[in-house]
Amino acid sequence: MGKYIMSIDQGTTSSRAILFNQEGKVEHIAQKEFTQYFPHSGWVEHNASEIWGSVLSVIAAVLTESGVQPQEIHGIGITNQRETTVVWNKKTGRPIYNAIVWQSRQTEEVVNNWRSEGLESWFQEKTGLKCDPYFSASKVKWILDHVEGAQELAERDELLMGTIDSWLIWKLTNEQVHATDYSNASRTMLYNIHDLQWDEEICAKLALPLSMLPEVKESSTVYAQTDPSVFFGQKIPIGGVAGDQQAALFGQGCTEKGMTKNTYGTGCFMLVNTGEEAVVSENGLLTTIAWGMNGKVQYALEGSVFVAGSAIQWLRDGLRMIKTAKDSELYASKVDDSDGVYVVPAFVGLGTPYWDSTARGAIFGLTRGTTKEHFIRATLESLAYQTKDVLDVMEMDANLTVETLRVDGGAVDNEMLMQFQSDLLNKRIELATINESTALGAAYLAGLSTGFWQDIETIQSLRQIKKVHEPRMTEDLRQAKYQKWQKAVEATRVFH
Ligand SMILES: Nc1ncnc2c1ncn2[C@@H]1O[C@H](COP(=O)(O)OP(=O)(O)O)[C@@H](O)[C@H]1O
Ligand SMILES: O=P(O)(O)OC[C@H](O)CO
Repeated sequence: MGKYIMSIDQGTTSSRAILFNQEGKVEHIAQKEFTQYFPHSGWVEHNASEIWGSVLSVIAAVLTESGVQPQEIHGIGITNQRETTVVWNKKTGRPIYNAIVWQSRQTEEVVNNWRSEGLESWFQEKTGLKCDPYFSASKVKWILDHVEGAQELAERDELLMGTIDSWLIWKLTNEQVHATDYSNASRTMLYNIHDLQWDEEICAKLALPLSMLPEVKESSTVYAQTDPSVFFGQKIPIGGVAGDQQAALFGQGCTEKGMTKNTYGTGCFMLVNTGEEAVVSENGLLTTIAWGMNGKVQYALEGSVFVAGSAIQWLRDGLRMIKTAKDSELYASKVDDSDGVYVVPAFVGLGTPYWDSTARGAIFGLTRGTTKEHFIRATLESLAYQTKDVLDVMEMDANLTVETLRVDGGAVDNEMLMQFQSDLLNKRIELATINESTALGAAYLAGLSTGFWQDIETIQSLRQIKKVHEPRMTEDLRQAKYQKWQKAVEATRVFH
C-alpha cells in the first residue's frame, strides 16, 4: 500500500496538489495560479489547457519538493471549482473554446430567455437549482451557439463537455475516460437530481446531444488508473471526485443529516447535509447532491454569499487600507464595535437568500467620528451578517437547528471575525486542525474507495479540533445589530 493520498484541488484562481498521510495530515502542498481572462465586462474565462498544465506542474512540484516517489501514491482524489464548463473535441482532445467560469455573466441572455419562457420552476424541480448563469447549462448552450460549427460537430458525436473534474480525468487517463461524479453533475442544471440521470427533456430543450455528457459515477469509487505516460510512469487509481464545496462538507466530517459547514474564501458557501432527502427550498437555497457512495446518494442544501474574503481583498487592493488580509484583524480589534457603520458588499449583486443581481455595494451609518478601524471592522462583520442571512433560512427550510457550525477557508484564522460570528449566530463555531477541508474531503473519498482508510468511522476519528468559539453577546444586542443589518440590505436594494 502506498503511503499517501494525493488530492488535486483545482480552484478558481489556482491549482493545488496536496499529499495526505494516513493520519489525514498534510505532508506537502504545491500551488500554482493561472490566468484569468475577462474578455468583456462580467465575463470570466479560463484556458482549460493552461489549467491542465498547472495541474501537471503542481503534481510534479509536490513530488519533487517532498521527495515522495510516484509509486508511493496510493490513490488520487480530485476536487474542483464547480459549474465551470469545458467543451472539447473528442478527436483532437482540444477545447473548442475557453472554459466559461462559474462567476461569468456572459450567458445572462440565454438564461433570460428561459426565464421569460417561464421555465424557472421547471428547471428547479428537476435540478434543484435556480435559473441562473452560474450553472453549466447556459454555458454549454452558449458555446454551441457561438463557436462556428460547434452544433454540427456535437450532433456528429465529435464533441464532449464536462466540468473541470471531467476534463482532468480525461487528461489523466490520456483521453480515455469521460466521467464525472454526482456532486459535480448536480451543479450543471442538466442533471435530474431525483432520477439520478441526465435530464433528457432539458438536453432536448438545449439541443444538447446526450453523447456529449460524461458518465456519472459515485464520488468514492475507482474511476480509472492514471495513464503512465502522463502520470510519471505510474498507474495510480483515481478513487474520489467531488465538487469543492461538497468535498469540504465531507472533509469536515459532516456525514450525518443536519451537520453544517461554512467555507470563508473569496465567497462563502454554506452546506447542510439533508441525508437522503432532497429538500426543496422556499428561500433561495439550492438543492444539490452532496455525494454518492455505497449505492446511496446524500443531498445537501446550499447557500452562497458572493463577496466575503474578496471584500477584505478590496480593503487591501482597492482602498489600500490594509497591507495584508491578516491586518484586518489588527485594525478591527482596536475598536469595540463598528460604531454603527454597516458595509453591504454587494459588488456583484446578492446571493442567498436575495438572489438580486442588480444590487450594488453600499455603506451606511457614517459619522464624523468614523475611523478606518470602524470601517474595516464593519467590512469584516459583513461576512458574519451575510452568513447569518444564509443560516437563518437554512434552518427554516431544512427544518432543523444547527448546534455547531464547522468552519474553514482563508478567513477563519481571523479570531475577531469568528468570535463575532459566534456571537451573532448564537452558536458554537468549530475550527478543525486541518483547514484544508476541501482537499481533505477529496482525499477521504479516494482513500475510502481504495482501502487506504477503512470506513467513515475511521476518518471521523482522525478529526481534531483546533479552536472553538462560544457566543458571548446578549440577546438584545444581537437582535439590535442584526435588525440594523437587515435595514442596510433593504436600503441597498432600493438604490439602482
Ligand atoms: N485573516 C483574515 N481575515 C479576513 N479575511 C482573510 C484573512 N486571511 C485571508 N482572508 C481572505 O480569505 C480569502 C482566501 O481564502 P481561500 O480559502 O484561500 O479562498 P479561495 O479558495 O476562494 O481562493 C481571501 O479573499 C482573503 O481576503
Ligand atoms: O474555487 P472556489 O473555492 O472559489 O469555489 C468555487 C465554487 O465551487 C463555485 O461554485
